[in-house]
Amino acid sequence: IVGGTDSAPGEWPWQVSLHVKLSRQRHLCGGSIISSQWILTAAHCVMSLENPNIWRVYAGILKQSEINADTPFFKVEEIIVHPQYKYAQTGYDIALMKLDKPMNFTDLQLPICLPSKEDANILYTDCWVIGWGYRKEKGRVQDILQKATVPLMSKEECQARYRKHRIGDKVVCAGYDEGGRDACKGDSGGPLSCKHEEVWYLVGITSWGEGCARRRQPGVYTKVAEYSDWILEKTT
Ligand SMILES: COC(=O)Nc1ccc2c(c1)CCCCCCC[C@H](NC(=O)/C=C/c1cc(Cl)ccc1-n1cnnn1)c1nc-2c(Cl)[nH]1
Repeated sequence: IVGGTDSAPGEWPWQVSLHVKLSRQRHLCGGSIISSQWILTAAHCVMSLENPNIWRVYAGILKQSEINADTPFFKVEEIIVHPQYKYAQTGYDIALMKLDKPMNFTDLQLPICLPSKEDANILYTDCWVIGWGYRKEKGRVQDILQKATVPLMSKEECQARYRKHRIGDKVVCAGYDEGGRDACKGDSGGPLSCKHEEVWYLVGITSWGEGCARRRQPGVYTKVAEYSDWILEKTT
């Protein structure tokens, strides 16, 4: 996250850190708890890493330094990538991970609400992007979970910023014209969370952008409300 600040313990209890253990283990992407057995993340995070056995899901943590050989994690039983996904920049950048067993909810690990299709046009005004990603384009994964507030922007304004891309109805863009606050490398797959009438909703999944926090280059997020049917079909 560029231009963010440290989160507090339990501030974002739906945020998970997705690690892959091959010869070494490292954070790869963010993800969101949407039920006791399902995590929502970005398809680009799991592409070419679709073997569920290499993934470790860490929930209820604030710092990456809390993770060591003794730290409990959830194993992944199944990975479901959206069938129309090709590349982050062409959309459908959404994937589900089924945990091998349901998690117990605690103050530090809780699900976030999914927006319904009817909510697709609500004007959210209190939105936050969070993650352990870089604070600048040439950076490194952060220890303490970072948070930054970003305003949503219209599809038209976003399309004007990305003339070489097709900005469709199934993404939502967020950021500042002057730049300065944005997601960055290591944040993808994580939530764009918006508070609406005292309830937090998973409005977006961190997907792509041209550089991090550059002027007039907003972040592009998978619009979760457009996938509520697919999510329900796959998770019930
Ligand atoms: C110590 O462990 C580590 O360093 N881990 C570790 C650390 C970092 C990474 C990995 C591992 C690779 C994940 C591969 C799949 C994921 C590949 C793509 C992914 N993108 C993003 O996270 C954000 C994109 C992004 C999103 C928005 Cl909304 C706006 C601007 C964005 N950016 C534009 N340019 N940079 N960001 C990424 N993630 C990383 C990189 Cl490197 N790039």
